[in-house]
Order: sequence, then C-alpha cells, then structure tokens
Amino acid sequence: MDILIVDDERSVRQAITFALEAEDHYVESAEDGATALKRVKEASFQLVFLDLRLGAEDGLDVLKKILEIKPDQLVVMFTAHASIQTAVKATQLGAFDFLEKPFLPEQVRAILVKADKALRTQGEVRELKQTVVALKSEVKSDRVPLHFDSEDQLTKDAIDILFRAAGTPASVLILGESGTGKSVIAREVHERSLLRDKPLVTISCPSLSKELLESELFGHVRGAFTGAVKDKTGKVATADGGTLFLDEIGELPMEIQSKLLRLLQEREYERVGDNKTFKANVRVIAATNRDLKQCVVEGTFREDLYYRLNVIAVTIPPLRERKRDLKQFAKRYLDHFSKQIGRAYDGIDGTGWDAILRHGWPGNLRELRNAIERAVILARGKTISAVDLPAPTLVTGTNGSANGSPDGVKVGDQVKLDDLEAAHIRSVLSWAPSLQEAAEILGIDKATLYRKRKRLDLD
Ligand SMILES: Nc1ncnc2c1ncn2[C@@H]1O[C@H](COP(=O)(O)OP(=O)(O)OP(=O)(O)O)[C@@H](O)[C@H]1O
Repeated sequence: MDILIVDDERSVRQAITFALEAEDHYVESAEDGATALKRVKEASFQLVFLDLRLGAEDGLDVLKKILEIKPDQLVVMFTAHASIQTAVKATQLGAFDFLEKPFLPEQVRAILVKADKALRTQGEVRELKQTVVALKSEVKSDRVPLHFDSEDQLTKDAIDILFRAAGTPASVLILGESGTGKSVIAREVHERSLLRDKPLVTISCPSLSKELLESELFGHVRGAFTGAVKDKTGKVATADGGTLFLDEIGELPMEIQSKLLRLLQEREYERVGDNKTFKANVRVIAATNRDLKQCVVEGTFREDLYYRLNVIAVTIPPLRERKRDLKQFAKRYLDHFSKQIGRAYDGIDGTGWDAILRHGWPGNLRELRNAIERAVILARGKTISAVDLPAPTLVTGTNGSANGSPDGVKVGDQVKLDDLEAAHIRSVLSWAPSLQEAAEILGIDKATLYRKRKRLDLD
C-alpha cells in the first residue's frame, strides 16, 4: 500500500515509517499540513495517517482539506489526546478510523487490513458505476426491440435449440458472422436461464493483450506484473454462480485456453502471480465469427476446449440467407427509430424494399439497423425510399445493383418501357420469397403481377 504519514513529531514519523516499510509498504511522511496537502494533490496514497495536533495546526482542518481534494481518501487520525468528542467529530468529517497514541504494531496492522477491505469495496463500487454508465448509454443508443422469431427454418432451429438449452447448465457456443446477433442471443439465453438473477459477465477476448486478458479473466495479485499496483478480482470471480459470456472466443490465446478448460472441467483457477487455487462455478456462453473447427485444424484452438464448448453449438445464418426475415426486422427498426425521433412514416416504398431485399447485408442485422436508423433521420418524404438508404445498400447487392438488372437493362438506357418493366419484374421475381411479396415490392396486386408475367412472357 502507498501510505502518507503526517505528524509534527519526527520520532513518531520515523517509528511508523520503519514499521510499515518492514511490511513492504511504500511510505512518505510530512511534518505539516501544507506539505501533506501538496503530496495528496500530486500523488495517490491509499492511506493517510494524520495527527490531530500538528503543532499549532488543527489536524481536523487538514482532514477537511484532504477530503476536499480527494473525497474518497482513507484518513486515519491519530492523537495522544483522544476523546469521544474528537473521535465523533473526525468521523463526521469523514475520517476512516482513529488510532490512539501510543499504539501497538497490531493496532496498525488491524487498520491496514480494514483499509485494504475498504479499498477493494471502493474499487468494486467504481467498477459497478462504470458498468452502469456503460449500460445506460448502451440502453439509450442501441436498445432496439428484439425479435427472435424467424421464417427461415435454419435460423428457427438454431434459436429453438439455444432457448431449449438455456435452462440447463450446458456450455453454449454461438457461431455466426459479425452482426448476426450472437451477443444479443447470448444475453437472451442468460435471461431465459435459471441464472437470470445472477450476474452475466461479458469479456471480449480480442480487446486486450494476452497479459491483460488473463488478469481481466482471473484477476491478479499486487506486483504480478508492471502496473499491477494492487490486487484485482477477475471477471471469473465476479461471474461466480452466474454466466460468463466469452465474446470472440476464437481470438483467445492458447495459454489462456488451457486455463479456461481447467475452469470448465475442474471449476478451478489461479490469479496471475498467485499460487492459491480459487473455485468458481460459471456457466459459459461463447461466441465467435470464426470457423472454430478450422482453427482446431490450424492449431490455433485447442481441440479439447472446442469439444468442451461444443456441447450445444449453433450457427446463426447470415441475413442474406434469411431474406424472408428482412421485412420484419426493417419494419420493427423503422417503427422504433421513427418513434425515437418523433417522426411518423407511412412505411417503406417499393424502391426501398427493392433495395433492401436485393442487398447482401454483409454487416447483417447491425448493418440493417444502422441503415434504417439513418434513413429515418434523413428521409425527406413520408415514406422511406431507396434514395434514403446508405449508398452500399443501393450498389452492392448480391443480386446485382439496385440500378441495373440481370438482363443488363439500365434505367436511362435506350430501351423500351416494356423491356425495362420486364427486366425489373424478372429481377424481383428471381429473389422475392413469394409471388405475394414480389407483388408488394412492385407495388401492384398479385393478379396484376400474374397478368404482367403473362403479357411480358416472364413465366
Ligand atoms: N434479435 C434481434 N432483434 C433485433 N435486433 C437485433 C437482434 N440481434 C441483433 N440485433 C441488432 O444487431 C446488432 C448487432 O448484434 P450483436 O452485437 O449481437 O451481433 P454479433 O453477432 O454479436 O456481432 P459481432 O460478432 O460483431 O460481435 C445489435 O446491436 C442490434 O441492433
């Protein structure tokens, strides 16, 4: 611990410094209030011992000033003239504890143990506050209404398996391209599990270096590596009894993979720099956009861990393979974002649906959500049209560009209207899930579409 001693008596400063340094603490001392305040401002002490009578100065005034500079600073007052009143006053002002002179080394030790506990709690509260802030902003910015029904059989089956497994302690592996909704589903699996009232702790595997990731997961002890100035509890301990969501598990370094396997098999782990073995019981949900089996073949992912995680493994299909779901999602996003900004739209027009259904959506649900949000903000008319969608939606469709057609006929070319119409209808028919939906996209009824097909010889 980093400690500051503030006392006008040199012998006291020396004695306590000696005792604390012998226990491996870093100690600085100050003989008056001004020096103490300067050091509190400049440095970061976990604990300050402050004399109640600093010569002519009143230690309580110095205490007030210290707490003005650092409201969370732990300050222990010591004095030879302790009285109930001064103790009460110091406590009311925010002193952490009181120590009467002359004191025994055991008393100092007891205070250090108490301070260590308080510092841990302070750290945990700080982390919780940060989490709340992060969650609040997430809720504000990204809380679109979630939708788990699907008209695509593969997606339906995948989600059904996940939701049925939710109530069991089995590890779950969710595979799928980026933006398909793996994190959203992981959260939903937790919410549908018996652990829903326990913590769901997420760790994003690629976001940290190997060392930091290991410490983030398992925690570390003070001095385990440069910068490890105090003990830290890992996310595994925080998730104990709940769910640990390992996002992008395909990026987990090999050394950590073996530790994770041990945690899954034996429920045991060690903090970085510590020999002590801890126990934790966590349900693991993992997700990745990598082909994990291929990673096993290439030797970057442990086979035993793969099989351990693979008990319940599902792949969420990309959006381009579940075109039947596009409409539901687009309509829900439109409804959500238009309410959010307070603008009413009559819906998405034919050109808009045309562009949406043709596009390949490489960014999947995330890309669709963003495209609709943008369109809702920027559209000039009462409906969302193709022109309101982001440029890539219009030009990079997997079924050809929104402006061209499989027949090679383009708007503005020297072509007859009938040819243009035929090309457009043929194109829509080639990818629309049903005749009814093709008619809706084209803005005509099914009977008219049927007649046009006959007239233009499109059968
Ligand atoms: N079931 C859903 N209903 C509605 N919107 C969804 C759903 N799933 C995902 N989304 C939207 O897509 C966005 C991306 O989802 P998510 O972060 O879960 O994808 P991911 O597959 O985990 O992506 P990555 O691999 O890049 O981490 C979400 O923020 C949300 O806007």
